[in-house]
Amino acid sequence: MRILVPEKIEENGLEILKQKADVDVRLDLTREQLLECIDQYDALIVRSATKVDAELISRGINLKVIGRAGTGVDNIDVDAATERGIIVVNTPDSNNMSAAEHSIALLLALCRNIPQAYMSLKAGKWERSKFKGVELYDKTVAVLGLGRIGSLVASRLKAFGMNVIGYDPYIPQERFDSMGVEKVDSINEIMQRADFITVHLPKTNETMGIISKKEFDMAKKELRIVNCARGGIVDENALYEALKAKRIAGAAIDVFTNEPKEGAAGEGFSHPLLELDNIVFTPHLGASTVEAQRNVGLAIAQQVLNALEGNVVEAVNLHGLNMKAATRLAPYLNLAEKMGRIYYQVESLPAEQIELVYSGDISKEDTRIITLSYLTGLLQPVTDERVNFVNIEKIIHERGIQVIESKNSHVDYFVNLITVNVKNKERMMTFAGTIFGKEEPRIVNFDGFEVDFMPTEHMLMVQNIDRPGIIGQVCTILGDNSINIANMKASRNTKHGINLMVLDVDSDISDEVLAAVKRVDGVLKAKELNL
Ligand SMILES: NC(=O)C1=CN([C@@H]2O[C@H](COP(=O)(O)OP(=O)(O)OC[C@H]3O[C@@H](n4cnc5c(N)ncnc54)[C@H](O)[C@@H]3O)[C@@H](O)[C@H]2O)C=CC1
Ligand SMILES: O=C(O)CCC(=O)C(=O)O
Repeated sequence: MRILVPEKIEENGLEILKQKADVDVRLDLTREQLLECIDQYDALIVRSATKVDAELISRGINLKVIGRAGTGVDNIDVDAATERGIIVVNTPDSNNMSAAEHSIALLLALCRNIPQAYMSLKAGKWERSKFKGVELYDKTVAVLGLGRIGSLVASRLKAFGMNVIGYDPYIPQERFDSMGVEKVDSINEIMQRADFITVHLPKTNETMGIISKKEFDMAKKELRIVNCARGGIVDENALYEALKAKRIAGAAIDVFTNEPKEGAAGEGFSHPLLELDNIVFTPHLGASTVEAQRNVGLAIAQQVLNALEGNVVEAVNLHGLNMKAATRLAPYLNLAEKMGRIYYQVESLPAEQIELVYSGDISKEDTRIITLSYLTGLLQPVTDERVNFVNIEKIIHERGIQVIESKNSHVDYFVNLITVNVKNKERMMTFAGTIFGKEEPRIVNFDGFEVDFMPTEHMLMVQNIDRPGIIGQVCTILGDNSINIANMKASRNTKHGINLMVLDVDSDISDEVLAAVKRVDGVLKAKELNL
């Protein structure tokens, strides 16, 4: 496994990665060099400076995982990654405290002119009256976005004795109540009431420019605004004009719309906002603390390795799948995936409709992830695309396959049962599986035959006319070709006089052996199964 790291991540994370993969830390890479070499890597780990756009993703023909060492994934084209089945992981809980504390630091620095006073004193001046500040106490502060960071900031601002109001239409009233934050439903009202605004929104089409000229025109003259989220959420031109005209009192900015990359390939930085005096700024330092980088380094290394090894991860592009449940349901995911692999190994007509029926105890679970596991197993053998939880729904949709899920609390004989009815244009095939004990997968219905076998890597499925001698001949062919039989199950369909044999063997079955089995008089079908 090869992992490319073109931005600085902590040594602790790199060490973990290096135990399992070849890791290239290349802080000097230009965009062109990155485009040229990305095809050699299985994973890419970035911070906020590397633009992981559709072009880079399309060149990453071996990429399986993109790791964002941090929270915001706005520098990653998540849709383009999803399209290619590339898992995108981030570390949202690792740096939120640092980002929250930095927002408070910026706010205090802004209120008390700390950077300006520092520069003045450094220059040998003693200018006390020039740097008169304002208090936070008893003022109204608006927190935009009450997610992970916004809620930490709100609770800290309350400790300053501030009146905290909040704007976040996506969280319920109860959450505002529990935080002691007054819910405000419009940005206009925020602009009219706030002495301070602190922005903690994600960068989306909806949030970009959410505070612009129109909003500044409504604001109090005393407004001071902090943006430690993403550049452009507060429109930079409008902010420049508002500050220059002293339409508002000040701003503190950690993030810019276009940020350069640090390091050997890093450029300088210039921006009109840097010319103004009533603003303080830092070069995207929100997450730059010892603790945050240590947490982020560890978390991203674990996330990326887990994703590369096919383990359960909380990924950005898993569309709200309950991955915590996945760990508990792991035996069912395994069973479903193996059941999914059966269809195209025994049938060539495309599946048109798939009905999954969950019966018994399993029906009480959130089974969506089990269904996705079945579908992944179904389609992986018949497509060149990488198929996984990330893109399986899209691929199923593109192929026009209808998927129906139903549940049934009662089941005879088994504690749990997954039954799958696959319909193609000619007929319907039924398969069923269950878990014995804690995690032993068993196929208990194979195209209408009642069976009981463990799905394994090398299997032979034979259908034959139900008469004596055939099973013996098939076994002799396998024996003559040094194929050891580990297990064998037979089931008969009395109505049609057909017998099904499922043999678990220790090695591959060659085309010649399969042809010899098919030539046995009375054999109707023979297929090799890899489950
Ligand atoms: N400066 C820095 O170094 C860092 C910056 N960040 C940035 O901080 C921001 C916040 O991060 P988190 O708190 O982790 O995000 P989060 O996802 O936990 O919270 C965002 C909140 O914004 C709300 N929201 C989304 N769209 C909205 C809209 N149109 N109007 C109002 N509310 C909306 C959501 O409901 C959510 O509650 C992100 O932009 C992230 O990239 C994060 C870490 C470090
Ligand atoms: O320090 C970094 O990598 C940027 C942190 C950040 O903006 C984020 O995690 O969203």
